[in-house]
Amino acid sequence: MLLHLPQVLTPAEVRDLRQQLDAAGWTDGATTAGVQARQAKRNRQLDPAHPAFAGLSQRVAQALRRHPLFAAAVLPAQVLPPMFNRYEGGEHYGDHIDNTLQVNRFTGQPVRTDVSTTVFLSDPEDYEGGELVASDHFGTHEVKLPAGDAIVYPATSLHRVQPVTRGVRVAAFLWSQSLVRCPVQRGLLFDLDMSLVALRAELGEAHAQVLALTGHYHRLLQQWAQP
Ligand SMILES: O=C(O)CCC(=O)C(=O)O
Ligand SMILES: [Fe+2]
Repeated sequence: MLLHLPQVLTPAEVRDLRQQLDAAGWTDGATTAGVQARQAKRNRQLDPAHPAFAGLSQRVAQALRRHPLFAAAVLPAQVLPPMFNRYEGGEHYGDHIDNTLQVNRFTGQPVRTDVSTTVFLSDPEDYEGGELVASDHFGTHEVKLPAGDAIVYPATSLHRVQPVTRGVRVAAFLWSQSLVRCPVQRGLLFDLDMSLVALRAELGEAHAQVLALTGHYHRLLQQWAQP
């Protein structure tokens, strides 16, 4: 499932993050990629050892955690610290699949990467190219979102970032381990949750069948979630 999360960050938050990111130095992105992905990766990243990294990364993580669609779709057990990347002058990231296992650089904890997320920090008018292209069973999807919006997609999907031929594309990117490992079960829970949100608005919180269906959602979650 590819899901668009609108307004994870407000325009003011994006401006502030961009000011600090643009003032910080960027290093070669290939240093944090796996062996295969490194061949394909031509971009730059904020060095996680940079003194500004932890604060900026935490702000993005907090914004995602309070976004209702992120919580409903990802059902996060662990969210790895968001990192920051930058593409310009033809830089790109060719087809690759993200590493399945990563280590939280702050806690040392191993994390299974079920879901990938990109939070766009440049407005689409500010650059040419730079689409995130992800493939699934239904085909190939091109994603380029307003600054502050995010996309979540399966970490197992083949994806790339098209060359940026004008301007600069800055983004935050991160991985999450979900409470529900199976993407089919996770997708079903998300669909049920969204139907429940609509039904609550139509019928009211206290409607007997709304209550019953809420119970069914939680029974499924209880069967499938592995904290
Ligand atoms: O910049 C992006 O949107 C995605 C970056 C990416 O695929 C990665 O770092 O693995
Ligand atoms: Fe990737």
